[in-house]
Amino acid sequence: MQTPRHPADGTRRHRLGIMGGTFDPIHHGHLVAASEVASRLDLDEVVFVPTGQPWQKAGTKVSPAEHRYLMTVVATASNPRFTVSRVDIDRPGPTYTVDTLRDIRAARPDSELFFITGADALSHILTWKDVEQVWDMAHFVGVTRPGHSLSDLGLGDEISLMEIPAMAISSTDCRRRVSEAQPVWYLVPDGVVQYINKHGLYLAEEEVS
Ligand SMILES: Nc1ncnc2c1ncn2[C@@H]1O[C@H](COP(=O)(O)OP(=O)(O)OP(=O)(O)O)[C@@H](O)[C@H]1O
Ligand SMILES: O=C(O)c1ccc[n+]([C@@H]2O[C@H](COP(=O)([O-])O)[C@@H](O)[C@H]2O)c1
Repeated sequence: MQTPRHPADGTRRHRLGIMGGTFDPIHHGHLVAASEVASRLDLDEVVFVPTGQPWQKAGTKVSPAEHRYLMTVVATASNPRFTVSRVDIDRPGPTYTVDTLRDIRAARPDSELFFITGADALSHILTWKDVEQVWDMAHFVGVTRPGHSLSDLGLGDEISLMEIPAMAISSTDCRRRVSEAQPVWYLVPDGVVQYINKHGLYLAEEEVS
């Protein structure tokens, strides 16, 4: 993939990765994915965007957005290239990536956008709202994830596929472990372990209708 030049003066455009997720909680699988894509695609920054209302997780209990946002801030604070955006949690209603990209494009009009997704999220992308519009707003990067097969869904140039170090970690498993008093040390950053304990998150897992 060639480095795009700014159309006006030929200078290199800021290359901005976007790592969207519910991050309930954020774990090392998310962080490795962002770091690996940043390194391989020479990104200047990766902005983590916690979802507001993840409509495809409507049958699952999701922690309050402020907790998920703050855990994401704690987890990314030590990396100078990682930032966190509130665009999805501050926008009312269900979270759609077409809105995320519109908001980030408005805030960063000079940036080239790369949206990062794991293999599982990518496999559902054709069910996303206004998906035909999102291809024009960002380049999509699908990364491998243990237990899921990675495919470009026949979309070719719209999506780049990337093999990354395998991290068999999920937020679901982290929540279950906390609820069963098992450790999540080294699955999530140390500060996130402390945050979960301080706020008593995930002590009782339950399904909601
Ligand atoms: N271990 C992992 N390796 C690669 N990508 C991952 C990994 N975990 C999550 N991702 C990707 O990160 C993004 C955000 O994921 P999300 O916040 O839903 O985490 P999750 O672990 O899948 O959560 P849950 O278990 O609650 O569904 C998605 O694109 C997902 O595919
Ligand atoms: O745009 C949509 O309709 C859409 C549907 C499901 C998921 N997404 C986005 O995909 C990213 C990962 O979502 P999730 O639910 O796996 O945490 C996150 O940025 C979501 O906003 C987007």
